[in-house]
Amino acid sequence: MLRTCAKRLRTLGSPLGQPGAQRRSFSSEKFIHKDYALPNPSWSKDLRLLFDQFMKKCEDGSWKRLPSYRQNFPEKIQEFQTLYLDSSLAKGEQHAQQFPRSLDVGLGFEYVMFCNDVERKVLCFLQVGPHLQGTPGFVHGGAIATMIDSTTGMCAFRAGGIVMTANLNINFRSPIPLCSVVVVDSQLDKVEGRKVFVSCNVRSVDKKTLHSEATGLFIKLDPDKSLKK
Ligand SMILES: CCCCC/C=C\C/C=C\C/C=C\C/C=C\CCCC(=O)SCCNC(=O)CCNC(=O)[C@H](O)C(C)(C)COP(=O)(O)OP(=O)(O)OC[C@H]1O[C@@H](n2cnc3c(N)ncnc32)[C@H](O)[C@@H]1OP(=O)(O)O
Repeated sequence: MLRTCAKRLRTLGSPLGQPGAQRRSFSSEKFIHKDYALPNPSWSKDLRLLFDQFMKKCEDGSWKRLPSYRQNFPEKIQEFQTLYLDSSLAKGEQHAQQFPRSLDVGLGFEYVMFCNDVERKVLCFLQVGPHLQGTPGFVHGGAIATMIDSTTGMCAFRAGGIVMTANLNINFRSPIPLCSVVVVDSQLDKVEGRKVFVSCNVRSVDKKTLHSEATGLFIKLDPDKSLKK
């Protein structure tokens, strides 16, 4: 698995695959607002197959592919700041990036999310790159938690708007091999006032292996209470 992964990374033909290509274009708008939830040469056959399968499901409108950017659009940040922050953004934060998208292409998290708002589900197809190692050969628990947080967070966001994670409870059942593809499957359980409850499991593509199970509690932010910086 690791050898296949290394080979794929070595043979990346696109400009994104060339070392330094991302750094060079860091400040360009095109780079910042590129949609990363689309296939790139680092994607394995498994990830491509899942992507193609769900793009077909999008044709009747039941499922939607969620685009994904490294940085929030400035107007979104402005809106968030106006509603929830009591101090202005510090200079450095204008270059802030979404953590799961901040690693070089193919080395960290390669993923695409699809949502079904009727079924209140968000699925994330995730390929875990070689820079996410914990125990040798396997994925770091913090990396798994990151994607569980992001997927359940998206599920809560679609139901409740702007939310923050208040509690995340994860059981790690079996280790995830580095460079493999897994499915993070999240489901909205209930909404009680400002509390949004989501559950989630992480399985292998053939569904035979349960890697992790989790529950999350998300709280809808209250515009009357600013987040302190
Ligand atoms: C920047 C631009 C943004 C633009 C956004 C645009 C689009 C967004 C797009 C997509 C989003 C999609 C995906 C999300 C992606 C990633 C997800 C990552 C999310 C995170 O990674 S986020 C970081 C970690 N997260 C924190 O850093 C939170 C720290 N925390 C706090 O900031 C506060 O804690 C807060 C705000 C959570 C609540 O504070 P608060 O003052 O508003 O509310 P309060 O405390 O009154 O709680 C209300 C009721 O919830 C109960 N409650 C609260 N906490 C509980 C707990 N832990 N367990 C059990 N019950 C709890 C209370 O008991 C009460 O219950 P009751 O009403 O029944 O008494």
